[in-house]
Amino acid sequence: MSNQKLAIVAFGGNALIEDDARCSILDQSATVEKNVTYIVDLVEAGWRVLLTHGNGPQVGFILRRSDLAACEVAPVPVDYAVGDTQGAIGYMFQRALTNELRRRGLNTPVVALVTQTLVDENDPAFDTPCKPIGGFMDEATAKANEDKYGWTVVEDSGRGWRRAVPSPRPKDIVELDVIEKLLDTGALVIAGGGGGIPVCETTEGQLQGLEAVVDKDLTTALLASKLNADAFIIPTGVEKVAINFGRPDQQWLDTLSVDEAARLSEEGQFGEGSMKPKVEALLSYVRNHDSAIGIITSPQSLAKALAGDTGTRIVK
Ligand SMILES: NC(=O)OP(=O)(O)O
Repeated sequence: MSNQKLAIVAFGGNALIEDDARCSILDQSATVEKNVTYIVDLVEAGWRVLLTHGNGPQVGFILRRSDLAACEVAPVPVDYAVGDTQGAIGYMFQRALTNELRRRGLNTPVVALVTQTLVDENDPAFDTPCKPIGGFMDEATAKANEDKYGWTVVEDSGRGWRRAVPSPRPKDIVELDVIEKLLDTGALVIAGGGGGIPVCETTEGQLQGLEAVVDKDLTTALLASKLNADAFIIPTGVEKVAINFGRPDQQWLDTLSVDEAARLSEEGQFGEGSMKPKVEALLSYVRNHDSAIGIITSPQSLAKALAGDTGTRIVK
């Protein structure tokens, strides 16, 4: 077991799309290339790094292509679409990280691992699709697609309408031991992408894929707990979390105890579907780990935030 500290960084799928009008795979890859420098800063600062990533927009794009091509080719099941995003987004990060490490004369190996997440096939989430995926639509288009394709559509945090799919809670990570061993070899590991491919275990002990998308922040919290990570960081669009966001009395937050963060979350200080799930994911991890820290900050500030110089920290 390495004595280097372990940081888990969770990049959102939306963070790969800087501009809705420029969301091609190459545009997303260019965004990844801009961001990997901040992850390599952590490696240079002596951290072991496990990177997870979202896939909400990307899995929706794959399913949309599948819908459009349905008259010619068989549709893509959702669990396979999640696997596709782990490969494509994993490749973007793997190549860009390797290039940045080489530029800095570092020989850290980078590996992207197809990861399965164990869920309960009877999770009530399968009855109520709520995980937004794909691009944003106006309400009329969303409702028309609901009728035409049998989608469930939801309004997503005041940003527009999106297709929604079931999102069961993660219970375990099938490849956990492999992830741990890879980290111990000194590799920078990309795993748990898109929350992991949801699978359940049959009574015969076989794994079976399920058509759903797991929340990547919940999966990352589970990974952080299972691996006893020292830090769980969620990069986002702001350097720090604020209360009274966007109002004259807005106040940026530096350090919050678990109790303070839980109270502010309950008071509705953090946006549903945006800051609240991030805070809740960090809370679920920090609450049970005495010396662990949870951090929300901008990608540019990852290393500074881990050094304690910026970002919002949640501590026990
Ligand atoms: N799977 C998942 O939670 O992806 P996003 O973070 O991109 O929504």
